[in-house]
Amino acid sequence: KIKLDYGPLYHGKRQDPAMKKWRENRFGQFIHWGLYSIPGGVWEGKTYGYAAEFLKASAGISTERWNGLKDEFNPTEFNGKEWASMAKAMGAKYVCLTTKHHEGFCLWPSKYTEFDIENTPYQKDLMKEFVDAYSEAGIDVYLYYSVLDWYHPDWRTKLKTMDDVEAFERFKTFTQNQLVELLERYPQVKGLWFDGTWDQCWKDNGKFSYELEVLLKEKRPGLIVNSRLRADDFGKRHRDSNGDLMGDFESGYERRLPDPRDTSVTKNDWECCMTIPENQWGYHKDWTLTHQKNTNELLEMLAQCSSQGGNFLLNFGPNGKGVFRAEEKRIAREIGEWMKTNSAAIYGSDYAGLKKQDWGYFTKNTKSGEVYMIVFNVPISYQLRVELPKHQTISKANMVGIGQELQLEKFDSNETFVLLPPKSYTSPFVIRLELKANKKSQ
Ligand SMILES: C[C@@H]1N[C@@H](C(=O)NCc2ccccc2)[C@H](O)[C@@H]1O
Repeated sequence: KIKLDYGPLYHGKRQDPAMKKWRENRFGQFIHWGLYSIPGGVWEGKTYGYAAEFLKASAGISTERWNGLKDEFNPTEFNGKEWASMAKAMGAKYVCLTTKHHEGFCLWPSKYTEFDIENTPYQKDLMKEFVDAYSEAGIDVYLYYSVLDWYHPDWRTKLKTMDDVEAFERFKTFTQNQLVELLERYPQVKGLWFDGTWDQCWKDNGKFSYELEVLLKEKRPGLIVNSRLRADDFGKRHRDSNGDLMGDFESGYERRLPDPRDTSVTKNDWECCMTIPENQWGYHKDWTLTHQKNTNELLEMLAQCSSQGGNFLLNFGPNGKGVFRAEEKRIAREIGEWMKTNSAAIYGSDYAGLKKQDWGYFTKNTKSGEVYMIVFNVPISYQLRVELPKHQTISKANMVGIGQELQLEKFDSNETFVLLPPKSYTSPFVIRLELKANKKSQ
C-alpha cells in the first residue's frame, strides 16, 4: 500500500444512520436548473444538439452575453410544493439540485458573489423554498455544487504561474466559503454532490480537498459526499493511489451503468446518475434530436442499480420559468405507478448474492431478508431460472401485487424454475421469493 496523507477518511461502507438512509433510499431525482435553462439549447434561432448546459461553449456565446442571462432569470412559475409532490408521486426518496453548475450562477443568495439569484428579477431565495418543500414532503435533499466555475475570475484550469497559484488560493477560499454558507443556510441538507473536479488545478490540491471534506463533515455530522470531491496526494480522483474509494459513494457512473454481472461494485456504495435523453442535463427545447429513454428502460436501470447495491439518480431539467416538460411529467407519473405496486423490491434493497439470470434482476430487502425477482425479459419457455446456494431452497414464489402463487420445479442440485402462466407480459413485474434452509442434504 502506498502511504497517503490525503486518502479516504475511512475504509469500507459507512454504517451510521445517515448513510443507511442514503442506501435505503435507492431512487432519487436529479434536477439541473440554471441560466442554461432559459435558452434551452437554442441560440439566435439555431438549435445546438450538444448538452444544453454547455450552450455557451457550443454556440460560442461571449461571457458578458451569457452572464446577461441572469437579468432574464425570473421563474415565476416555480412552485416548490408542486415540484416536491411530483417527485413524491414518482417515488423518489431523495433529490439533488444544482446550486451552481459550471456557469457559476448561484441559485441561492450568496455573500460571496453577485452572480446569484438575488441579482435577478426573481430575487427571492428559491433554494429555501425548494429545500423546505422537499423536506416537508419527506424527501431527503442533496445539493450539487460544481467546483469548476467559468464565471469566477480566480478559476484556473492549470496552475502554470505564481499568479495562477495565488488566484487559485483565493478560489479555494471562495469555494470553501460558499460550501459552508450552503450548509449554514440550508440545515436540512443531507449531503453534497460535487462535480467539475477533473482539472489539474484540483488534482494538485489533494490536501485541500481532504481538509475540505473533514471541515464540512465537522460542520454537519453525518454529511454525505460523493467520490468526485476528492483528489489524493498524487492527484488520483474517486479512488486513491491504492484503489480505495474516497468520499462516501462512488459517483463515476454518469449516463452509464456497470456490467450487470459485475459483483465487484457491491464492495462500496455507489450511484448512477442518468439523463432521459441521451445527453441533456439542462432543459433542451428539442428532445427529438436523440433517443429519449422510455419508462421501462428507466425502470430496468433502477432495478439493475438496486440489484448491484447502488442508487439511481434520474435527471429532470425544468425550463427557465420553472416548468417541467410534458415528457418528464409523464415519465415521473408512470414510474410512480410502477413503484406503488413494486417498491418493496427497490427501497431498502441490496445485492441478493444470487447469480444474475437473463430474465432480470434479484434484489434482497436488507431488513426483511425477502428476495425479489424483477422480471424484464420473459423467456419463451416461461421458466425463470433461479440458482441457489446448496443449503437453500425456494418454499414459495408469489407475484407481487396480484399475489398469485407460482409453481416451482426443482432440478439439478441447486436449480429451480419459477413457472410463469403462459400469457403476454407487457410491463416489468416482481416476484417475491420465500427461501428456506434445505433439509440436511441426503
Ligand atoms: C453530472 C453531469 N456532469 C456535467 C458534465 O458532464 N461535465 C463534463 C463536461 C465539462 C465540460 C465540458 C464537457 C463536459 C454535466 O453537465 C452534468 O452536470
